[in-house]
Amino acid sequence: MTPPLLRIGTRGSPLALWQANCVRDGLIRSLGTPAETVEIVVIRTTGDAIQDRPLSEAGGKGLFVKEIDEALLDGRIDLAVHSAKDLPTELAVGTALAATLPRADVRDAFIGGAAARLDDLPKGAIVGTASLRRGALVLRRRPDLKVVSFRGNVQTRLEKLARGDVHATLLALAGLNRLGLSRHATEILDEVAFPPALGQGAIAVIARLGDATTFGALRPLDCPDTAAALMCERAFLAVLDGSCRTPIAGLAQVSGGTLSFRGMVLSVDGARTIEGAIHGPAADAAALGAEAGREIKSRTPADLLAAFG
Ligand SMILES: NCc1[nH]cc(CCC(=O)O)c1CC(=O)O
Repeated sequence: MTPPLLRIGTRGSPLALWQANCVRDGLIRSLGTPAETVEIVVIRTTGDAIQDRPLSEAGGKGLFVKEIDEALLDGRIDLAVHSAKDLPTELAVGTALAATLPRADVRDAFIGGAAARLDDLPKGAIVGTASLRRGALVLRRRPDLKVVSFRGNVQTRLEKLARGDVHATLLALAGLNRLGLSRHATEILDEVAFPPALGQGAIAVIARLGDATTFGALRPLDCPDTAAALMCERAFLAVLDGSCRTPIAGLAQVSGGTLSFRGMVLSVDGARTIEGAIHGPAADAAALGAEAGREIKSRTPADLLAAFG
């Protein structure tokens, strides 16, 4: 009897394909099936088609998952692989998180053209980033810099920097590592001074609710500590997600069953920051994240969370 064929849905960017292949390798190993029984299906999303304006204006994160969710719900694919930080706060009805892979480096990398370190950029230098969080964190540290919107996949952004469009950019170290491009990083930013996006460095696998075969196949790939950290970070985001125009950062770390979380909301210009921290049993991950979110929200001026502030 031929083993069941599992189809993995993914976007077609080199980073997305690397991540899908990572899950594919894990499934082949855990199932012990021939390589050809786990297939990758590339799905083009609305987000991939929009290259000319910031996604926060076009409709946000959901643009990268809508078509993939549809393929999953239609049964054209059995599982979908996403960067956890690109997942919308609410997963599509009928889908659920089936596995969270062990987390990679959570930090952001500074990629300097004009200087190797953020603190050494000349006054008024231009930093390109598509991320409101990175822009706000840069301006918090260097209010004299100019932040410009910068789209495209990791390779495109590195090309734009090499061309001199900007003096520096920032990218997730995890993505650079996966693509074999970490040599471009000229400084690794500390995760406390420069907290990552919620979910950064984690790969999430989504499956159809009720599809016990796929959930079972994915179980051995799951890292419970990373899953707990992600639950906490997503619960924090769900409470705070006033709009995708609010810079939000945060990181949960699990060690010996205890979860520690630090979160931050910033104004886009980085001039105002509201920070909070919480810790407790990893088993209460979601409740801890939500509590941190409510606590920070209670101290956050309404204009920072407003959709068009
Ligand atoms: N928004 C794009 C995206 N989604 C996930 C990563 C990096 C990999 C990760 O965080 O797991 C990146 C690129 C970047 O932010 O530099």
